[in-house]
Amino acid sequence: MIRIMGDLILDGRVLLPHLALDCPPGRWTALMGPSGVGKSTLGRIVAGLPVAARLAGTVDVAGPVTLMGQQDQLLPWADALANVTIGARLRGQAPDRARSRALLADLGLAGLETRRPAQLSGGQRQRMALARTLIEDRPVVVLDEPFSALDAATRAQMQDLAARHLAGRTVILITHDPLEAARLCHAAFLLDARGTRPLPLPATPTPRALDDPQVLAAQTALFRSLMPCAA
Ligand SMILES: Nc1ncnc2c1ncn2[C@@H]1O[C@H](COP(=O)(O)OP(=O)(O)OP(=O)(O)O)[C@@H](O)[C@H]1O
Repeated sequence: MIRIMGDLILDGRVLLPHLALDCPPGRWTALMGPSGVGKSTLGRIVAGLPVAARLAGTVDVAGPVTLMGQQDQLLPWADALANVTIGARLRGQAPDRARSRALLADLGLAGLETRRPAQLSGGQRQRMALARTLIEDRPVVVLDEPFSALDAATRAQMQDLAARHLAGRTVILITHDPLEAARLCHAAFLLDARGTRPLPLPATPTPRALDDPQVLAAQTALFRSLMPCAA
């Protein structure tokens, strides 16, 4: 469970008023809204990372968190195996190379374990970053626009991989993509200067098919809600 209550304040100005976000355990919740409104900031607060803003309120998170961002933040001088196991090595623990290899293979990167990030495509780097997120095996995961830089086909493939590997985790997905939210999430919130508003999503199991009529209808409804003139 993740619960965020209060006002998000930056430089004395309220960015997000009256936050009332409940993200149920084992479910995926999308955070959507205009650029600069504070979505990534909230994600970082949930992950316990430093932010420029201040939350005048409370954040409750049940369990350790890992965050995957838009930039892959891979170490350029380290190979795939070393990048995936960086968390353990930073904590002074022995890296689980077998699990790392298995994850890389499951994400379609078998044979590329000794490649450095510059020797991989954008989609392969994001899969490497996903493997680094998954090996942490945390019950709570923040995905901050993790697939937004990818082409449409690779993005859909990454969505399926993430959904399969993170099924049953408590996930916050920060996204600008209505189709992504409609495919992957159980609940969605629109965050803007007026506050927090729930957005409708299908009640069917996830990940939902790209051509599922309910997904396409939800995509359109979400898109309309995100338009600046939406009521
Ligand atoms: N390190 C920082 N120092 C000062 N202000 C910052 C810093 N990082 C972000 N901000 C400001 O905080 C506000 C919220 O930023 P945040 O990245 O959370 O927005 P966002 O909703 O995720 O935007 P986007 O959808 O464009 O990624 C913005 O006004 C941004 O300019």
